[in-house]
Amino acid sequence: MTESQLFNLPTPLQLESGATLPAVQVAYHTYGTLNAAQDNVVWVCHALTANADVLGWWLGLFGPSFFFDPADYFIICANVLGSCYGSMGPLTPVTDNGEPLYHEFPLITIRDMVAAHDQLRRHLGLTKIHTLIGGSLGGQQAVEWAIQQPTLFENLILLATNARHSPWGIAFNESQRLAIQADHTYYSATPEGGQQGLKAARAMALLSYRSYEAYGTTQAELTDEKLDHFRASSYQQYQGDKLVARFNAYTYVALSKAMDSHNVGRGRGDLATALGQVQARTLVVGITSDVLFPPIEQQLLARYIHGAQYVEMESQFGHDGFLIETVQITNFLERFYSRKLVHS
Ligand SMILES: CC(=O)SCCNC(=O)CCNC(=O)[C@H](O)C(C)(C)COP(=O)(O)OP(=O)(O)OC[C@H]1O[C@@H](n2cnc3c(N)ncnc32)[C@H](O)[C@@H]1OP(=O)(O)O
Ligand SMILES: N[C@@H](CCO)C(=O)O
Repeated sequence: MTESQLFNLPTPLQLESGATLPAVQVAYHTYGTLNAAQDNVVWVCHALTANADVLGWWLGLFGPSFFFDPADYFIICANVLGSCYGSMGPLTPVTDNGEPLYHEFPLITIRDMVAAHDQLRRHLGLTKIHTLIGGSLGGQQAVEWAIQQPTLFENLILLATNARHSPWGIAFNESQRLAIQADHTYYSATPEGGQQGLKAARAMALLSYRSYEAYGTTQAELTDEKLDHFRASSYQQYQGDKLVARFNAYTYVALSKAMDSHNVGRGRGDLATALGQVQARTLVVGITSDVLFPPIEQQLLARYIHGAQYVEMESQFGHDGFLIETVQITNFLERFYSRKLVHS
């Protein structure tokens, strides 16, 4: 990962919950050059466990010779508030004796994340954004921001996301938090606290990110004779360990709670009224095999965002298809920007 730049918010951040975060830092990456007309800005909102280095985790869509090429666009991605990749989160030292807040980090919401992004945008002097794009938790930030500031964004790309987090999605997240909190080390308030729980949580989450078919394709046994030590078991173990090596339990709980909070209708009447405020030209992408954010949720977004275009990707990769199926997404984007996609 390349080095992030840092922005310190000039004032404490008042959170939606009523709590205040002092001395908030936001880590961000930029790629490419802002042109004179300032009409080449692409702002990327990242998902649950990613970071600001979008060329690291969305290569295939972002990078030299890909659709969003830094030679053409000024690309920005900020690490979300509450994360562990440079922005303020549960492991940031905050108390008088330099201790992090760990499990006592205040509840943050998608709107709090957007508030931090928008302060960074102002700091960078950006008054218009050519494209705002995000998938999953990133799409939740993007749609919320496009509702709050309808004239700021020319184009809005929403992938595998929703207008309001579903009871199903909240139940998945709560089950994962139960696994983390069942690990007694979670309450030890050390950076390593809750790691075994986090491993189990990631293994559970993977089931919601992939599909029956994907496991059948990638984890099928080569012999009928096995009684134990199946490939699918080792895959779950490996994926859990892989997240533990780069993340922490406190951040996972904070960000999954933020995902649960997402509801663009809150304080705005209803979802239709809220989504009706978006003015950006919008493309919504669903994935046939996504069981976590199923296509019905993207169809709802497209129904209530004026003129939105809806497309569905055929993929066996489930929810994570938005990170993996970059060729299909590029194809959709080429048609969208050349205006060959018509209102569904
Ligand atoms: C600092 C950072 O790295 S942060 C940024 C990285 N992450 C993000 O940004 C979040 C978004 N990205 C993701 O969630 C993921 O990277 C995805 C969805 C894009 C792809 O997931 P992956 O785990 O790479 O793919 P996949 O599910 O095919 O698993 C492949 C891995 O499992 C391993 N694996 C596959 N089958 C098995 C098995 N039966 N037993 C053990 N390991 C297995 C492979 O060897 C491979 O290991 P590797 O990751 O060390 O190369
Ligand atoms: N697998 C991705 C997407 C979750 O929506 C992540 O870990 O961030």
